[in-house]
Amino acid sequence: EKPDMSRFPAEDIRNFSIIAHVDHGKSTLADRLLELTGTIDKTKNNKQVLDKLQVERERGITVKAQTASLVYSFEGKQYLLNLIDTPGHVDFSYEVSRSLSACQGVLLVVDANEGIQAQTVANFFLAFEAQLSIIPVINKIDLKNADPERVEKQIEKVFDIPSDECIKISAKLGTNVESVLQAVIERIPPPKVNRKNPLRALVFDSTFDQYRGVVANVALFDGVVSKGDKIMSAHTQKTYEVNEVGVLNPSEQSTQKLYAGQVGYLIAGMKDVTEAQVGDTLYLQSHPVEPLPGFKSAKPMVFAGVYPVDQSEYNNLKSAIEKLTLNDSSVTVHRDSSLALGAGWRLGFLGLLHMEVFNQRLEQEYNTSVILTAPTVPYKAVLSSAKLIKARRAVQKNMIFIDQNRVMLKYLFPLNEIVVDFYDSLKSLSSGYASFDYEDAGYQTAELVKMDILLNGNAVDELVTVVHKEKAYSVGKTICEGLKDSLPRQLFEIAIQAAIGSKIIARETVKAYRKNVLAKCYGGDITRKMKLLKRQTEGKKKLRKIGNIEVPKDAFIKVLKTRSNK
Ligand SMILES: Nc1nc2c(ncn2[C@@H]2O[C@H](COP(=O)(O)OP(=O)(O)OP(=O)(O)O)[C@@H](O)[C@H]2O)c(=O)[nH]1
Repeated sequence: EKPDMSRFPAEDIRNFSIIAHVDHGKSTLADRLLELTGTIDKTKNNKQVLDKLQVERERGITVKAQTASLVYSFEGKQYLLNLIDTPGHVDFSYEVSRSLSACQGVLLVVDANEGIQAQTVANFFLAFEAQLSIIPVINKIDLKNADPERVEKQIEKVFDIPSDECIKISAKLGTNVESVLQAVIERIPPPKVNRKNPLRALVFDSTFDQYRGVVANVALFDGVVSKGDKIMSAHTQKTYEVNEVGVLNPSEQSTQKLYAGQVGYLIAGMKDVTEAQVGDTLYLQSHPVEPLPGFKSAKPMVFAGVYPVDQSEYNNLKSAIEKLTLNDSSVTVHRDSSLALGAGWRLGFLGLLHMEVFNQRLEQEYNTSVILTAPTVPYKAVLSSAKLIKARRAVQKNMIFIDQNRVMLKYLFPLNEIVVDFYDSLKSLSSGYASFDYEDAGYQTAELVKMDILLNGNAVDELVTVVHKEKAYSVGKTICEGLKDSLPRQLFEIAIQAAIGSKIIARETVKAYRKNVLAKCYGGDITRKMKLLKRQTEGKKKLRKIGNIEVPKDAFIKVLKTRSNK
């Protein structure tokens, strides 16, 4: 017997998310909420039930949003609380904002020891802009050096939220978690929806199931949906018949129907996740409606080449990439090839973490070995015929003191300066204390140049780079040095040069080794000696002429992986 969801009218529903800086305890709090409402059993093994992927568990980060519907009794009444999990990382900020648009409120979790961090601020503003009720939750009060009063003051100062609104808890021990649920009911308004209007549903996440196709997570803004309905996607204009609807508990539980104000899943024979993109609106074919605002297709910001370590692995890797992208419509895929690395792909990602997670999943879930080249960022080109921050071409925007020990700095950075090792440098310079977050600020004009790398005068296609004019010299030098270290000596000298147009800006030389061709000639036969020497010089000439330098693949890989790491 399928549950009848009509027993939860909109006024008994609360839709909310938990947002937090990484590691401040979002998943632990979610586990406690699931336990308290009896959604999952209270056993010792409830560690981060909502983080399903292996990479998520390993890295302790949430990559894919997971959602759960909880039923909670308060003052003699049953409420349906939909906990909409959001990806915690900035790379997924569009997905965060879509998930938030299915909510009326958020729990803003802040670590009682670390206080406000970069992603606390970024996430707060996403919620604030979406005009959600914000409930500050100070977590980890059980820690020895927890200082919840200091964090309360930070919250008041930075977010203008009165400190008596903060709820102090230990998600780990379960202390005071019940008052979080009560605050959700009392402080977050029910969704403003209408069941009598025709169906209007927001897709805020989607996953691919091998047997059933796309499972779309939806929030209903209007109307009702049930099995057999003919629906349409506003984005693709394709029609589908609904096979199944249900709620997430957090595993799928099919229901008779879903009603406006509710959150659940829908299966309708969509073949891959590009047919159910985050932000899309679904409606009844017979009753077209205005799509919900704010839809954007995912926009990749960071690009990298992906190649099989061995070309015989090409087909395996191809099918692994195809399968993974079935689940992640935000990765763009273009076939590419490189003289050094063979046939491969150029993939576009939302950000660095997204790229690393994708790579890790390729290796872990599909058992492939891949070469991932150093990431690059997109440029727009117009064709005509120190200090860490300073060195990164940044412009300071503002500075806010959060308290005596903490300051928040806002800078405008060229994306390419932060894609490679900015985060690591920042962490090491600040002994781990600084946290960092970013958002896209659009294209800006810059003095960029195209830099070629030449081996004995021949440009090497795979090493062409776009660099800022002022950095060309040091980047060129780094690449030349890197190549010098990894090119084996050959029969002739190799000049490694970095060039902008016809101007050489850096040079390294790999000395020839003189093969001792005379070693086997003892004394005597001078003509034989001369013949051998002549052949050796000819050999050199021939190789030079056609630029046939034997560059081992490893040398390229080394340079391609690390070229901007300085
Ligand atoms: N002492 C203490 N530790 C906690 C508490 N809540 C969470 N932790 C620990 O803090 C770490 C991070 O907690 P998570 O729940 O994984 O943090 P998260 O915010 O979900 O992290 P992301 O998924 O990466 O955003 C884990 O080791 C938890 O056990 C708490 O109340 N007290």
